Amino acid sequence: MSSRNLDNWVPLPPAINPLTAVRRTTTTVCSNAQHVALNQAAIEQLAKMWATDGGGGGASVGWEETGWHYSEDAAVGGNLTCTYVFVLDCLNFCFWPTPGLEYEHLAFGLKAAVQRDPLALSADRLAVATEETIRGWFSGFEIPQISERAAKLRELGCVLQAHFGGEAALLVARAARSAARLVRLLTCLLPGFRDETLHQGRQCFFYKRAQILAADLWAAYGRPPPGSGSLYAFEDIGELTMFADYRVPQVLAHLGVLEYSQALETKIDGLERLQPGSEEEVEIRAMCVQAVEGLRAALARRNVVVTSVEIDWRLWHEGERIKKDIQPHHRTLTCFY
Ligand SMILES: Nc1nc2c(c(CN[C@H]3C=C[C@H](O)[C@@H]3O)cn2[C@@H]2O[C@H](COP(=O)(O)O)[C@@H](O)[C@H]2O)c(=O)[nH]1
Repeated sequence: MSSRNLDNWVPLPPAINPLTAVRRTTTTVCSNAQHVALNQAAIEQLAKMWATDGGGGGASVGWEETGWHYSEDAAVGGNLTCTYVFVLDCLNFCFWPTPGLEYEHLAFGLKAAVQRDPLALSADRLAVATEETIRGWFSGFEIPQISERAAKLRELGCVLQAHFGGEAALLVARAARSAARLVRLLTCLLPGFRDETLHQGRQCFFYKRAQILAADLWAAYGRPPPGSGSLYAFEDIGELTMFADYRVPQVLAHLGVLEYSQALETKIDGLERLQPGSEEEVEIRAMCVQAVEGLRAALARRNVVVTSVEIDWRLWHEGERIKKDIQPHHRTLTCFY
């Protein structure tokens, strides 16, 4: 299907809003959870602390502040920053199997690649990406699941070539300033973003990398407000949920917000792997989504209005700060987070 036919392509009917599906299905998981519980008192306590500590619940760390990210043409609405974020969030998963490897190594490695060669991440190059391509971006680390990561790059390159003239920004334009439509496009077109599973026979959606891609675009282009005209001024940015990864649950467990069964806690502390799609793994991720929704509501009751994205970013950066001093995170070998 060429880009000419794209306009004839009927997206999913509006009723299937992927972000609503994440909230609805994770609520059901939490109602039937056997291994993880939410401590409401701990959520209230955290909201009370955040409401008075001046942080307001949102992350103070801006996209450029860490120095990890590329965004040199964002100020002029250039497309290279968009391409960078697409590749970043195609590969933004499962760093823990390699000791010392972190998200920042991916972010920085891609930034250096683009600065060396602005065409390094073009759709034509992505469509033929190999393990060597990825090794060239991460100096000195053995990259886990490297063949899977190369496949995700080829998937992105081929889809951008087939439908969007090779330009990631045209895929974003197709979403017409809606984060929900962008998530729906990504999960419809790119199997690597279909972060979906089953819990006790019921389907459950997380869409972590699709959602974080939308949020990272918004952050990379300076968090443009709705109506500002920017391609990335998503009018529904507030509908995104938190991004169900492995760092935020580690922080929420440390804060007493997530409570694990003794058996699960023993597995996590013993660095035992949780199978992808297992009840334990799905319940950890679903409880995180609901914990952040609960925290957002508790902050709003204290007149602190903040999005789930900003709460997520504050928890994630806190996790990066204390991760070596708290109990380990859960370990699931996956391509979704
Ligand atoms: N929930 C959530 N998970 C996030 C991020 C980020 C990076 N986002 C920052 C970048 C720009 C913004 O300023 C954000 O602050 C990475 N991850 C996930 O963490 C996991 C651990 O990685 P590490 O500790 O390196 O091993 C891994 O699954 C990775 O995919 C986030 O924000 N939220």
